[in-house]
Amino acid sequence: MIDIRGLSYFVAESADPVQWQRYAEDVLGMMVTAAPAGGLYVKMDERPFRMLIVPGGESRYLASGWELANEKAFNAAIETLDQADVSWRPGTPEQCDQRGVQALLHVTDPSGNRHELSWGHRSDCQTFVSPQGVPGFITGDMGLGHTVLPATNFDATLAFAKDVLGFELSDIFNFRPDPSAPPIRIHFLHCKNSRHHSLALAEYPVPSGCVHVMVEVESMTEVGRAHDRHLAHNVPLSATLGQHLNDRMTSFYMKTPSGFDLEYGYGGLLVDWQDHSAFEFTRVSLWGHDFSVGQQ
Ligand SMILES: Cc1ccc(O)c(O)c1CC[C@@H]1C(=O)CC[C@]2(C)C(=O)CC[C@@H]12
Ligand SMILES: [Fe+2]
Repeated sequence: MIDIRGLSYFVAESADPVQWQRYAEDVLGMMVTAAPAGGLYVKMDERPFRMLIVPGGESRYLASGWELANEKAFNAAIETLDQADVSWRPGTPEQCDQRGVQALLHVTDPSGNRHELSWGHRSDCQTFVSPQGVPGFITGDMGLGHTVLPATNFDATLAFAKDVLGFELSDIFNFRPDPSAPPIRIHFLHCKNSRHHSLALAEYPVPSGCVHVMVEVESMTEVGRAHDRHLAHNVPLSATLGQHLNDRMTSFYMKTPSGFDLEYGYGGLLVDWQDHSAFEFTRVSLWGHDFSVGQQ
């Protein structure tokens, strides 16, 4: 089993990297620098980047970067992939340099989502200084947040996430927008950290390649201040402020320049997995989170 520590970074493609720079600095309150070999680094903690934006013809999510603890874990991951007959490609030296890692490999899950596994991130440990005065984002050994990926080939993708990548079930939501149709399954999965979920799989297609990415701040005030900035910069809202039932996160959702959503939240549960019992929940939120605003 692959021993993933957390969501290390994600890669997105944008036809307009300048728009991403404006969005990251002015709305998210993050720092932007030039990445090696083109593209942008979006920095939200002491690492050089947590989001890599590469220029391209389309606006979409490209890959999720998962962190392994060390070279031993990386080699064990290769063994697991080979034993499971999963094909993988090594990252090129250019890709390792651009992501700032010692070694990298690419795999694709049965729904076509791309995953990158790496170890040994490079860091100058430069202090994060937000252009919007955000004191900080909650990252560290919990990774940058969570990502929710489309999984139209649901059963095989879930099996891949659990049996190959080593994720474990946190809880289940069976979404029933149409009560007469079978539910759309969303499974929330965790890896080796106390964040409630680092990955969720949603049983519906998403053209941008991602449902959303969640980032977490240290206070409700910072969620409110980000909400003010989304309004000031006319960023489309995808869901109103609300609090999730399962991980107790208070958040709102807005569009990114790469077509997927970003959840900006505070107060997510820290889970001790020894004490956890997976369950099925039947309401998206304790209050708020009106997703119909994103349809308008
Ligand atoms: C239900 C839930 C719990 C914890 C989360 O961090 C979280 O993002 C969600 C929402 C999942 C999901 C979504 O993101 C896309 C729009 C969805 C399908 C809805 O319309 C309801 C549930 C939503
Ligand atoms: Fe989320």
